[in-house]
Amino acid sequence: MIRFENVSVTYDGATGPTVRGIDFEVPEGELVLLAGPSGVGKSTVLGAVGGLVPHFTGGTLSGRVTVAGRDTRTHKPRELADVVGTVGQDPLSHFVTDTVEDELAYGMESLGLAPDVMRRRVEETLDLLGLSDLRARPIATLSGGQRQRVAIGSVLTPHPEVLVLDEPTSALDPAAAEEVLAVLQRLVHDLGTTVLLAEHRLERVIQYADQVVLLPSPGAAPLLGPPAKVMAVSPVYPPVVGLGRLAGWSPLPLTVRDARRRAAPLRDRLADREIPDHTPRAAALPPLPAPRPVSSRWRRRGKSPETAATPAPYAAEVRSLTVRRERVQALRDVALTVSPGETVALMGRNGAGKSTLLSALVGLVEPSAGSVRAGDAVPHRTAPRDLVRRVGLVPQEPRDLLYADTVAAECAAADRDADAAPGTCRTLLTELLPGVTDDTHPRDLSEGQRLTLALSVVLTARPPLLLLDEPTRGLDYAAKARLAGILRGLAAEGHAIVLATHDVELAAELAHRVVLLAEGEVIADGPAADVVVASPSFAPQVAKVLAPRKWLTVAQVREALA
Ligand SMILES: Nc1ncnc2c1ncn2[C@@H]1O[C@H](COP(=O)(O)OP(=O)(O)OP(=O)(O)O)[C@@H](O)[C@H]1O
Ligand SMILES: Nc1ncnc2c1ncn2[C@@H]1O[C@H](COP(=O)(O)OP(=O)(O)OP(=O)(O)O)[C@@H](O)[C@H]1O
Repeated sequence: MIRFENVSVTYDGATGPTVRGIDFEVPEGELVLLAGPSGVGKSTVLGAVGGLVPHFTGGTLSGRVTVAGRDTRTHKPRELADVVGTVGQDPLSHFVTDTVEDELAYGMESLGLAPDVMRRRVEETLDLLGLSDLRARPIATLSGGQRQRVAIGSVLTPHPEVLVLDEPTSALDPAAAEEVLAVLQRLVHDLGTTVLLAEHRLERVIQYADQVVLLPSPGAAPLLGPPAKVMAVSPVYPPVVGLGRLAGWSPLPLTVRDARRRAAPLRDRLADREIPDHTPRAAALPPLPAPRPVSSRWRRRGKSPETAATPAPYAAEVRSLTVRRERVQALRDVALTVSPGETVALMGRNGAGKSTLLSALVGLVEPSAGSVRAGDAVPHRTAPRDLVRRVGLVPQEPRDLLYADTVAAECAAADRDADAAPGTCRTLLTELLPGVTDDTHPRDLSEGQRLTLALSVVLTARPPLLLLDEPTRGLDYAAKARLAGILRGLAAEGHAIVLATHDVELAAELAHRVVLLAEGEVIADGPAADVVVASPSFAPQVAKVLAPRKWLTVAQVREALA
């Protein structure tokens, strides 16, 4: 159904091809997973299926891509729209209309489907993806995960024969991700839809894949095969595979269920071992330097920070916080304190209020009732230039933070804004994700690269309170491990870190505490191991395999067995 014949893509101005020797076929009615490290060219391959690469992105494509027999060199994206539905990594760039219902209907309208068919499919899709309550909502008011579901819904309604999805679950909570994948599997099984999808969180998708196409490293030829076979040699693999490799299980398990069946001997070996604590030690913290005074030209009149007479004991302090966003009660009576050196993971279903809470901590939304403090400042009454030294947010959409034309200019501006030594931001970036070049436009970076750039910009100011909204989108396991290492180091230095995340594996690895939100309220707040293990959706794979003891990560098991 989809056929790549010796395809290479070279972007304009690049020194060599981004992908080369791509040669594989996706048969009709199969779900094929495209896996590989960050920036290896997965989005480029996916874009070539619907003709977006190179027709929209520029660059040259050699070799041949055919979809349902149509050659993408001679068929423009719009001439493929009746067969291929594509969801890119950024749902916002995808939307054409203003409201949820209109967006779901748009693709069908352009194909000229009959009104009664459109109506039926919109209703079906609203139900299938749990969007009924949001049907009349302006898209601009949706949470990240809600947007992603609408973007997926909008390509499902025209019933294309081929679906191409780039990280379709990156903003979804674990339960929503399962729902979306179940919908895709039903389309594959019942309608014979062909699906090609890229995803970094292999633990979410590998069990649904008929085959895996692995791009092992930039420019290397892809490897195609059954999931277990490819996972045995892949540089990226989910935690159950990591556990299987460590324990020497063959064939490798791909699901928690497979792994549990094999795990009894491992559980016995671990029975008398202590579970190593990998969260950063917050004891004996050196004090962070006080925020430096800033030159008066940056102070806005009437906006000098409201500082308390005594230093604040908490890096973040939220009391009885209620936030209304138009008609939505996004937060209700929320209480939260975060101490220096502490890492807190905010978790909960899509729309639970995580981003709203982070926004309140950087003053982007005002409390309707209650109070918010970031260190000694009241965020929504503090000028941005003063706030930047107290609290930094890496937003869910990293683009919101990036303005310059090149990576180098972005980094230089970050150094200046933070009064940091020239080169600080650039060094951080290279440490987190090697291989990003100075003269690239941030727009042309891969999703993972862009997020890492935004993170480096924020980290340059070394704010005592660091907030990260879904920081692992687009990151492979190695980049995630590097991020975890950097955040651990910052926590050990006394930075307080709050991350809103659906990535249960990251939370397990990093967080001292997990705070669970549901419909704007805090429903659990406690040590990470207790909160995540108690919840079937939020427990990491290793915890599920080795329950009832609270092992959370492969690294803990490795250390205990060493
Ligand atoms: N339009 C473009 N112009 C120039 N270079 C580009 C363009 N799009 C992507 N690139 C470069 O091509 C490489 C591969 O990017 P791509 O987005 O395909 O990777 P990816 O595997 O999908 O990454 P991620 O997992 O982070 O999403 C990156 O180095 C990126 O900077
Ligand atoms: N500008 C806005 N106007 C109206 N409602 C909004 C606005 N922004 C967010 N909301 C609503 O507030 C609620 C909380 O949204 P928020 O973005 O805080 O959720 P979240 O937990 O971060 O979700 P996700 O996991 O999907 O990112 C959601 O129901 C959302 O639709």
